[in-house]
Amino acid sequence: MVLLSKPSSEQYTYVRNNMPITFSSSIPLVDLSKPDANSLIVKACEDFGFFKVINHGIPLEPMSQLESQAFKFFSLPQSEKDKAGPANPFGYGNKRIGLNGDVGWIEYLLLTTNQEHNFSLHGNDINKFRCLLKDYKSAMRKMACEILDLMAEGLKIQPKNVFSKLVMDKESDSVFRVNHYPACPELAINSGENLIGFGEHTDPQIISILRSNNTSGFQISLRDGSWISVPPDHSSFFINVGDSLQVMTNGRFKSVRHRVLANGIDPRLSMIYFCGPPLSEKIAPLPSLMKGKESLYKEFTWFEYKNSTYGSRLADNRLGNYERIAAS
Ligand SMILES: C=C1C[C@]23C[C@H]1CC[C@H]2[C@@]12CCC[C@@](C)(C(=O)O1)[C@H]2[C@@H]3C(=O)O
Ligand SMILES: O=C(O)CCC(=O)C(=O)O
Ligand SMILES: [Fe+2]
Repeated sequence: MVLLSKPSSEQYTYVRNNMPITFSSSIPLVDLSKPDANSLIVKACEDFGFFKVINHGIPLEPMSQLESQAFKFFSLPQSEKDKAGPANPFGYGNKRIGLNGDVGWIEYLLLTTNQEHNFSLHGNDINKFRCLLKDYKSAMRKMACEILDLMAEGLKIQPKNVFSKLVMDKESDSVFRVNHYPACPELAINSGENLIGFGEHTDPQIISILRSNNTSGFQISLRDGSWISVPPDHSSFFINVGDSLQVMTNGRFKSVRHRVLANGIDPRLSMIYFCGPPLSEKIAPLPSLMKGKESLYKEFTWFEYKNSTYGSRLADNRLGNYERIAAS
C-alpha cells in the first residue's frame, strides 16, 4: 500500500492499493425460490456474514432506471450537487465519510427511508427520480422482511417476525444510500492500482441490502483476515450482516467487514438499504438464542449505538466498546 497525495488544491490523501485482487466463486448463494433458502441463509451468516440473493422477484427495469437517474444526478456540475449537501445527516456528500476524517474516492446521497427528502435533487426529472426512489425503497423493505423471516425460520426461533418487525415498525431507523465511485483519469494511467473508495468497516444496523451496477470493487474480509473481491452482478442483491444482528444472535452471526476499491476506469454505482431498528429499541441477544449462556454484550439501545458510531472512525471495531469481558 502506498499513500498518494493529490497535488493541486485537494488536500485529501488516498490510499492506493496494489495488492493482487482475488475474485471468489465461493460466495454463498441463496435462491429465494428454493425451500432450503432458510438454512442456507443461516449457514452463510455464520460462515461469512454475507451472501448473494437470486430469484428475488424484483424486476430489473425500474432498478436500471433508478441507476440512470442517479448517474444523471452525479453528472451535474459540482456546484449543483453541493446544493443538496452536506450529508449531515442526510443529503449529498463528497469524499468525506462520517464526521471524523475518513475520506474515499466517492460521492453519495444519504437518504431517509420513511419520508421524502426536502432538498432538490435536480431539475428536469425530479419527479421520476423521487418516484423510482420511493418504489425501490419499499421493494427493499419488503425483501428485507422476507429474508429476515427466513433467517428466523432457519434459526428455528419464534415468532417468525422477531427480526422483521423491527424493520416493519413505522419508527424503524433505516437509511438509504446511493454511492458513486467516479472514474479517475489520473489513476487509470497506472493500471492495476486502486483507490480506496469506501474504507473497510462493518455496517452497524441489522442487515444491509446492496445492489450495484456491473462494476467490480466490492470486497469482503474472510474470517482469516484476507480480502476477496465479490464478482459484481447487477441483477442480484448482496446481504451484509450488521453489528446489531451480531448482537441479537449473541455472536452466532458475525457482521462482515467490507470495503470498496475504485479502479479509476469504470464508474461504480451502488445502492444500499440499511435496515435499522427503531431508535428506542434495546439491542440484546434474543433469549431463545442464549441457550443458558451469558450475553456477550452490554445492553444498549440502537440510539446509543448509532450515536457512538458517529463518534468513531470507519475502520474502528465499534462493537468492541460493548463487549462484556467474561469474569475469570
Ligand atoms: C464513519 C462513519 C460513517 C457512518 C457513520 C460513521 C460510522 C458508521 C458509518 C456508516 C456505515 C454504514 C452506512 C452509514 C450510513 C451508517 O449507518 O454507518 C454510515 C455512516 C455515514 O456514512 O454517515
Ligand atoms: O458502495 C458500495 O458498494 C458499498 C458501500 C458500503 O459498504 C456502505 O455504504 O456502507
Ligand atoms: Fe457498508
